[in-house]
Amino acid sequence: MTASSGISIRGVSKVYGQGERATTALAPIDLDIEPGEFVAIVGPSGCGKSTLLRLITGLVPRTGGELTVFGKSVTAPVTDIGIVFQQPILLEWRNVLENVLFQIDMRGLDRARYLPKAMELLKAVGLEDFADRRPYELSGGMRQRASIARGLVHEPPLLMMDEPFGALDALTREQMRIDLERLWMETRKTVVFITHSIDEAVLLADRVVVMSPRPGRIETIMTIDIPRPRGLGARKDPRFVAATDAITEIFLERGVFSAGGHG
Ligand SMILES: Nc1ncnc2c1ncn2[C@@H]1O[C@H](COP(=O)(O)OP(=O)(O)OP(=O)(O)O)[C@@H](O)[C@H]1O
Repeated sequence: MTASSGISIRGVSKVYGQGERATTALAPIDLDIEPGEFVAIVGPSGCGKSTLLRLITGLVPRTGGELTVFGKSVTAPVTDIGIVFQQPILLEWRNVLENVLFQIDMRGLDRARYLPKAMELLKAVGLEDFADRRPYELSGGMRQRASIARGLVHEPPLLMMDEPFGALDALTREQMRIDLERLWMETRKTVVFITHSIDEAVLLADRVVVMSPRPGRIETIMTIDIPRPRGLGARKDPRFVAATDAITEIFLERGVFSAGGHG
């Protein structure tokens, strides 16, 4: 991969605070992400997943190492990016379409130009009939769908997702996973998807980055070659079983799970 074509992370580390209060959140890590790739980052609570996302997006400065996003060294917040967080955070006084267009307003872009894109995305996430509804009229899954549309409306090449389905019930989560894969197959954005769920990581990603407990390090990177689309049946695929077992084994060895829970 050339440095200009994706995300290049070389010896990147993060220490929060100083002196006795210093916390090493991320040991030096190396990772390359190709354009159009779907990469999931899975690891236990506190291993530095969100920190890695904040470093890539330039929301916090790194302590060491080299980090480039689409060829540019990250020294300030990266603007050409979409971010979806665990909590959708919609503006209650704006309807769904207006919430999606908020991204355009914030960036000082031309609303009229992006209106068709906003409508197309609402359709893609199954909200075309809810464009004029207010957030309180939506379910949790629908709110998160709206925030995914908002994250993509300015057509960023890179979508960062920080545990986006973490607050949803299991059935909604499964549907969102299937819908996100379809959307990604249509748009081929570069996606970095953070999750606690081993299943979700393996079902969604081209590669799964497995992180160790704090201070966060990359334990291994697994290529997942289960054919797409990966519907409900993908869980029966031997490659799914092998990958989830291998990740579970790593977490067991690192003390993330106690042995009593392993069957
Ligand atoms: N602003 C901060 N100041 C000081 N320490 C921080 C800060 N943000 C995170 N940390 C510490 O860095 C470590 C990694 O945190 P981070 O939020 O990146 O982990 P995570 O893997 O995303 O966790 P979770 O899955 O629970 O969200 C933790 O020990 C956390 O306490």
